[in-house]
Amino acid sequence: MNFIRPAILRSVICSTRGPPGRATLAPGGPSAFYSSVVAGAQERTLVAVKPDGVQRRLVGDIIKRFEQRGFKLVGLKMLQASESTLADHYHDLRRKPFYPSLIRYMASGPVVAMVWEGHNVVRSSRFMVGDTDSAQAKPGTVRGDFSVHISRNVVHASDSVEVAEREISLWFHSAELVNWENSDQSDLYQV
Ligand SMILES: Nc1ncnc2c1ncn2[C@@H]1O[C@@H]2COP(=O)(O)O[C@H]2[C@H]1O
Repeated sequence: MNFIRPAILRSVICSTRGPPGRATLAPGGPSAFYSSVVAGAQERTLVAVKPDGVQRRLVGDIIKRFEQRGFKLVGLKMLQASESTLADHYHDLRRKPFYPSLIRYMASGPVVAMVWEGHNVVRSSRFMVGDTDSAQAKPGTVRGDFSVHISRNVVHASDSVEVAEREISLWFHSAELVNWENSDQSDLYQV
């Protein structure tokens, strides 16, 4: 059933995109506009709520931030990470003095691993998560809101597209990732 006539809908959309007379609608309508914005830069990243984040009941808050930002959840699981997965994940840090305690801490309790998809999700999630060193993390970021020490920084997010690909394949089997269509745009605009 058509609840909103297309002409009215078009004017509403135009009026929410900037000052009168400046708003434009992409040829082909709103869904084409959306596709033209997001096309070509869909990425995936690994975000993991670390054992301290799980213990502090921060899983829901962290998921909510990513959902509200506009990213799409395509993989999610809770697990107790094995030493071999952690050794692989933190391979680059193996010579750091904090490495043994990092592995002990990451193996100390369950982790919630997620794969998020979206436009520039790798870079955006690094901003959302905040500086690795909690003392430097800005308020409004996950670490800036919830963490006080670099060794208990609540959450992990991949730091580049290449690293994200490697980390996703380390933590997830391909069958655990779900490709699903965003229907909210068509529900909103193709009435
Ligand atoms: N100086 C440090 N002391 C203790 N832990 C650290 C230090 N530097 C980095 N780490 C940890 O190593 C982790 C590497 O992955 P993350 O960036 O998710 O989070 C980092 C911190 O939890």
